[in-house]
Amino acid sequence: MPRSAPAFTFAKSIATVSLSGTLPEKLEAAAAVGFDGVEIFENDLLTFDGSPADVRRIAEGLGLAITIFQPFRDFEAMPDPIRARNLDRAERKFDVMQALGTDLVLVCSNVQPHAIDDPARAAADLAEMAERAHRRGLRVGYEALAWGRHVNRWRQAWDIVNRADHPALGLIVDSFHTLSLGDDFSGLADVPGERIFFAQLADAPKLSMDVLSWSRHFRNFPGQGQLPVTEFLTAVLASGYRGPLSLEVFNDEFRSAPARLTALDGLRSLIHVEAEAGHGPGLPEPPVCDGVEFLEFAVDAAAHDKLAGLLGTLGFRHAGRHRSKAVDLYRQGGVNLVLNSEEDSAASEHFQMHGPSVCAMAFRVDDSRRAIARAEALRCVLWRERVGEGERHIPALRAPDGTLIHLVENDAAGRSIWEDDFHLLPDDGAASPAALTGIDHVAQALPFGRMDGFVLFYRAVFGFVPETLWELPDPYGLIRSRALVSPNAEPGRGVRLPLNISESRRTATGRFVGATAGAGVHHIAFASRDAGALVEERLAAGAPFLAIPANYYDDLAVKHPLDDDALAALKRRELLYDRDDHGAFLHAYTDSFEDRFFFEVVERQGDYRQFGAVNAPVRMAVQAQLREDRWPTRYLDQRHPDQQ
Ligand SMILES: O=C(O)c1ccc(O)c(O)c1
Ligand SMILES: [Mg+2]
Repeated sequence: MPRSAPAFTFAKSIATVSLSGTLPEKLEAAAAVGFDGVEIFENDLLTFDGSPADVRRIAEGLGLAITIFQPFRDFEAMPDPIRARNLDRAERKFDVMQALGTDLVLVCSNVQPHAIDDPARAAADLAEMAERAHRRGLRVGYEALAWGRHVNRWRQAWDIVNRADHPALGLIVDSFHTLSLGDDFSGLADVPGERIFFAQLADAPKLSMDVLSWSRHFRNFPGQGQLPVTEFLTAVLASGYRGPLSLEVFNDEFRSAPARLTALDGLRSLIHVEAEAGHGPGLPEPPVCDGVEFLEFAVDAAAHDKLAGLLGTLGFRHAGRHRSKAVDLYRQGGVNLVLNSEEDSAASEHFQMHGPSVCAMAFRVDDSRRAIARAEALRCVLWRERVGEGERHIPALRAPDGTLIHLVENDAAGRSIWEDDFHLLPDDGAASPAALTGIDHVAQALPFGRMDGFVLFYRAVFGFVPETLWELPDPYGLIRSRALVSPNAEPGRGVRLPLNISESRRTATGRFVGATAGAGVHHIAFASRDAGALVEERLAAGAPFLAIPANYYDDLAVKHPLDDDALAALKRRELLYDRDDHGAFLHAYTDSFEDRFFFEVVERQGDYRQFGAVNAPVRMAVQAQLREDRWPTRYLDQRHPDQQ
């Protein structure tokens, strides 16, 4: 990104209300991931069994600045005698600030019904408070709450600050309050930067509810929601503001999530949004992800044989053996699946923890070094696998659930990793014309509460774009699903990652997360140019495609203009069908492998860009029934707890 001014990196801060735990735990988490400072939220101090000076010592010991103390509520434009009481209240909070060692307090706009609607009065009160603060070397910032009684927009707050005209009084901006009201923020660029005392950032999903509930329960970090936080920040920074960038998030899930995970997501979000707004040290461009080069399964010898058998029914052939490791390549068309049973490897560690499962995926990228540099700048965990002599080092990083993501490019001479690292077996060239052509998408089950963290990871590190959120009914609970897609995705190209999450432990997603002691790849969809022919051929070879209920096809005939022959063909081949304005989608699913992952075959016609989410409930019901047939719920009590 071209820039004229020298790079200036903003101090990064987070409000204690954004993190779970006791006050010391919150401070430790913020410091551990590398924040420069924290906003002390008053409630965290009130419930802390120690003095403000103790908090100051803990923060100092951790190398954290206390960037602000907040909030101070319902202060301005109150009738007498409350006005006088409020000034006394302010003096007591100034004492606390001095003990904490912070010079700035946030006053949020008054929400009381008896507040007086008079900006001049509000300005006079704030000027008086600022004057008293000034005498102690302290400062006051004024923030418009979106639900303030008379002041709810930044321009009103700025007008009052301007009228008060006191050097110890400045404006505080908070992206949520402005963006939740759809307010115009472009004018922030014209506020003198030194008059903005503090900038708070939060994003949120678009929801239709009252703004107070929305703010108190659903805020999230920039890049996790749908508000134009980058544009807001760009306007704020154009003012010349040079204070901290501080995350202030009220979120029900964050309140219960492990504080360090949340803190790391927060720091990643700030580094990303700062760069997007054209400031800070800048980030290398995200990689151009051409597709999924391979998926790697962690197996032992028995799981290897069983999975290889299943892959055989799907038309895969054994295509090679690693030069130095117990690693086999199975291949069909453009699909590479690796079965890793090497001991003392990342795969075997994964197997011990999770059983047979996908332990790694690999994206084909234009420049793996640039991608790794970006990932590192965004505080990702990198991974270096031990390599044998003459073998290629494939750079990798960990997804937030620990799944490895390898970044693959052909070497300068155009040699693929397969030629370098594998003894490849000759291909007899007898592939069926219906053969699979590539990996269309890879769906993951996420641990509860981690959707926002994963969305941010793929968005920030890879530049993927989040799609519509779907709510899918499984027979045993709801699943929320959201796909992240590389910007270049088109049929046969790009990376598509539907992410699924469920609060119920009994849904397909919930069971997967429980059964595999964590999250990970839940299903893999292969692309075919003729899904009908492929499924027909593979059913004959014994592939375990799900049998779809007849009711589904009766309904399909009503929904879509399909003639009888087309419908009969879909039905005979157990194919599900969807269509939108751009094209059509044919797909079939296999039964799950050991109640874990499963496969899908998809055919995209025209420019259909979705994933057949409307059909997912049918698939989940059929899989649930199969499970029920194998392990009837009525015997649940007699089963080993691991299987419940
Ligand atoms: O929800 C609130 O009351 C509240 C308090 C202080 C803030 O800075 C804010 O943005 C919201
Ligand atoms: Mg705020």
